[in-house]
Formats: sequence, C-alpha cells, structure tokens
Amino acid sequence: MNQALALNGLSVAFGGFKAIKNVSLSVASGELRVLLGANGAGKTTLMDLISGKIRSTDGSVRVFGHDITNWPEHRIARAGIGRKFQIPSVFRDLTVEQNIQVACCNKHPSVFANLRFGVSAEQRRRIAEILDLTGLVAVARKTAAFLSHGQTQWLELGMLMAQDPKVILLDEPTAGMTHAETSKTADIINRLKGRHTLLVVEHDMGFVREIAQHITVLHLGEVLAEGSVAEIETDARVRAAYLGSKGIS
Ligand SMILES: Nc1ncnc2c1ncn2[C@@H]1O[C@H](COP(=O)(O)OP(=O)(O)OP(=O)(O)O)[C@@H](O)[C@H]1O
Repeated sequence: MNQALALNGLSVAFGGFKAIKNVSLSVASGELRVLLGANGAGKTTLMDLISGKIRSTDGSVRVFGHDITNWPEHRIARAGIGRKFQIPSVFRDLTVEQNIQVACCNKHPSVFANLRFGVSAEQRRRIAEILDLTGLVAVARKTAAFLSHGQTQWLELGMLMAQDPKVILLDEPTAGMTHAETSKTADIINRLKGRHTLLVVEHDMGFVREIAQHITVLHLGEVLAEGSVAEIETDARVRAAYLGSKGIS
C-alpha cells in the first residue's frame, strides 16, 4: 500500500490531561478517510497535531514516508499538508476565478502581482478543472463577497486544491450548510477521491454515508474502531461510546 499519511503512537498532553493517546492510523494515497467521534473525542486536536498547529508529546507523523513530526506549521504546509478550516479565508473583492488563480499561481509575494503577471496555458487548464470540480463554473466571474455560504466553502476548497497538497485535512466541511449544499459538497468530495488523499472530520452521519470509504472512530483520545460505514454503524463499542452524546444517527 502507498501510505500517504501515517500516524504512529501519536500522543499529546495538555498539562496532565492526555487529549490524544497513542493514536496510530494509516491513510492510503487517494483514500478518503472520515474521522468520527463524539464531542471532545480529540478530532480537532488530532488535526492540529498533523498540521503542526500544536506539538505532540510522543509518536510520529509521516507524509509519503517523510517524517514531519513537530515541524513548524509553515514547513508542514510546504511538505504538502493542506488544511481547510470552517472559517473561509477567500479574497472577498476578487472574483471566484481570480481567487483560484491567486492560490494556484502564487509565485509573487503580492496578490495583485500574481494577477497582473497572468497564467500559463497549463495553469489556465488547471484553474478550469478546479472550477469544474468544485461546481463553480457558472459563478467564475462573480465577486467572492456575493457568494452563498456553500459557494464560499467550495471556493476555499478549490483554493486549497489549487495548491496541490499531498494530503487535504477538512474540518467539518458541511458545518452551517443547508441540506442541498451538504449534498453538493458530498458530490464534490466524491469527485476528489482517487485524485487527492483526504482526512475529513464530520458529525453528519447522512453526509458520512455518502462520502466515506473507511472510518476511524476516536473516543476519549484513542482509536476505538476502524472500518466501513456498515461496520462502524453496527459496532457495539461505537454505539456505546456515542450514548450520552447525541448518538449515531
Ligand atoms: N489547548 C487545550 N488545553 C487543554 N485541553 C484541551 C486543549 N485543546 C483541547 N483540549 C481538550 O482535549 C479534548 C479533545 O478536544 P477536541 O477539541 O480535539 O475534541 P473534538 O473531538 O474535536 O470535539 P468537537 O467535536 O466538540 O470539536 C477535550 O477534552 C478538550 O477539552
């Protein structure tokens, strides 16, 4: 198996409190892995450890075999880990297409220099492909400030893809979305499978059923179970762990 992301015995403690305990998991190249867990299970903390926002106290993180454990955040980003947060950071005064162009072709230090110097034929092809993948072709010339919540999230996903990360981390990509937007997000994410390696934190089981191949369940900072959607939904330990929270539904 070609391992894109490998965590081995990863742990972190805040003071005396162990938020992540000896977590090992391996995501294959082109795989989409869903990270599931009740509130406080440690999902965000695990993403923070992978992206370098916080430092681990034990264990390792590897990307395509390269040890990136406890590297500074910017070096981890350069090593190919791209993370999308819930709060989008698009350039509101630029069009959708310009936003993707800036993300894709950031050779120059200033945003406006990147726009002025134009793009190569290959970059233009890539921008068109991203607009298509994210379902934003019809709004390519629209100013980002006027996009809906869903469109803004898809644009940010497109900007992340434009940087061509080896592994994409998504934190609750459907938070705040309508049912229709959630369903479209599932379509987009399904189209990314095989092209990109993704680790997705998500609560919405309806959405998880639509996108997941393989699920890892975290509970109290530990890996509780791993398997297909059907295996996870029928796992007695998982059902028990969700009792007392909002339940698995
Ligand atoms: N900086 C910190 N200092 C102390 N405790 C922390 C810190 N960050 C997280 N924790 C604790 O670690 C545990 C895991 O938190 P985390 O936010 O990773 O959970 P989560 O699975 O993402 O939950 P949610 O679904 O609510 O976002 C929680 O008990 C939380 O209170």
